[in-house]
Amino acid sequence: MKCVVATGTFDILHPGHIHYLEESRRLGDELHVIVARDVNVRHKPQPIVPEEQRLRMIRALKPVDDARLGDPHDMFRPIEEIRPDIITLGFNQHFNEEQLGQALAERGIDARVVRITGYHEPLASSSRIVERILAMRTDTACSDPD
Ligand SMILES: Cc1cc2nc3c(=O)[nH]c(=O)nc-3n(C[C@H](O)[C@H](O)[C@H](O)COP(=O)(O)O)c2cc1C
Ligand SMILES: Nc1ncnc2c1ncn2[C@@H]1O[C@H](COP(=O)(O)OP(=O)(O)OP(=O)(O)O)[C@@H](O)[C@H]1O
Repeated sequence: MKCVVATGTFDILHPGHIHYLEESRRLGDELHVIVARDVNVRHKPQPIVPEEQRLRMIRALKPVDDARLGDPHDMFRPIEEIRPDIITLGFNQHFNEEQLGQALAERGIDARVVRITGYHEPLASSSRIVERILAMRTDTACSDPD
């Protein structure tokens, strides 16, 4: 049984997330997803959707066998519990494959790190969906005569 782990914030779901999860699942027999904690999303604006709701959505997706919230302090703790054969990185995740592999080995985790390709479509990005919502709804509000 080959176990794969995928990770991410998954704020507002889109086809890029589905591509990442489907491709990750294809690498093994079982896909576990670690959803980033609200407190750990510091590299971009805070997620619109709270962590429990992001987790619920991910759990409901077809390629996903199991999902959990990440650890607030130690990103390797859930990995130690799951003991995956493969950890996938999305095309725009800011982790270096080699450095991550080394850090995993230092923690005694024997997992291969695999980078998944990107899915390129204008709305295959949570932040671009947010930008579009702001642009479309703000325009409506401004043109309202009242
Ligand atoms: C191997 C691995 C384990 C992770 N474990 C956790 C974790 O336990 N808790 C957490 O909040 N984020 C964890 N993350 C980080 C997030 O899931 C996510 O990848 C990171 O916040 C970048 O987010 P984005 O690519 O979705 O923007 C982990 C990432 C990787 C690569
Ligand atoms: N268009 C895409 N194609 C393939 N993988 C993607 C795509 N968008 C996101 N992913 C992957 O899905 C996982 C979760 O991504 P994340 O929640 O950061 O979404 P995002 O749309 O990239 O967010 P943002 O636009 O706010 O940066 C990450 O591993 C990421 O690389």
